[in-house]
Amino acid sequence: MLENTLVLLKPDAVKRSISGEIIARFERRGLTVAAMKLMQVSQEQAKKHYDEHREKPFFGELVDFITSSPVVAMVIRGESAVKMVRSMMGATNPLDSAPGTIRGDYATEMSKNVIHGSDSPASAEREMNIFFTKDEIF
Ligand SMILES: Nc1ncnc2c1ncn2[C@@H]1O[C@H](COP(=O)(O)OP(=O)(O)OP(=O)(O)O)[C@@H](O)[C@H]1O
Repeated sequence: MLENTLVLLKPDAVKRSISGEIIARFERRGLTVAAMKLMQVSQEQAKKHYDEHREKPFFGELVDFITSSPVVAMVIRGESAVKMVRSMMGATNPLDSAPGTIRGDYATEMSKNVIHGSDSPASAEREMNIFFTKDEIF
């Protein structure tokens, strides 16, 4: 099934200038970029995005990090894109992410784990609406 998923290349990825390499991985796999922009995430967007973690002790740090400097926000499209992007990202904790995955190749720390990808089609729909207007998605 053709799906859209929301991907954020987090501030650590943009600062390290590895955005292009990560985008290339998705394109090489056969996924396409349906929307993309370099943007400063607002406090409001960050809190909405991380709403499921609102009660967690690390919620403040999550919001502070994602708003600390610009991110690359993208909508990635393809067959089962939600699941495919998640498998290409690797485990949340870089200590558990396999070499060959994005986190397994680029990240060492949970708090600076390079990338976010929606975890379900419903989350993708919700998250795309936080970062993009309908006319920005092609
Ligand atoms: N125990 C924790 N301590 C600190 N940070 C955490 C912890 N658990 C998760 N995080 C951070 O919160 C983010 C969201 O956690 P979640 O469980 O939704 O992981 P994920 O879905 O793999 O990651 P993301 O939402 O960024 O794609 C993680 O990417 C990570 O940066």
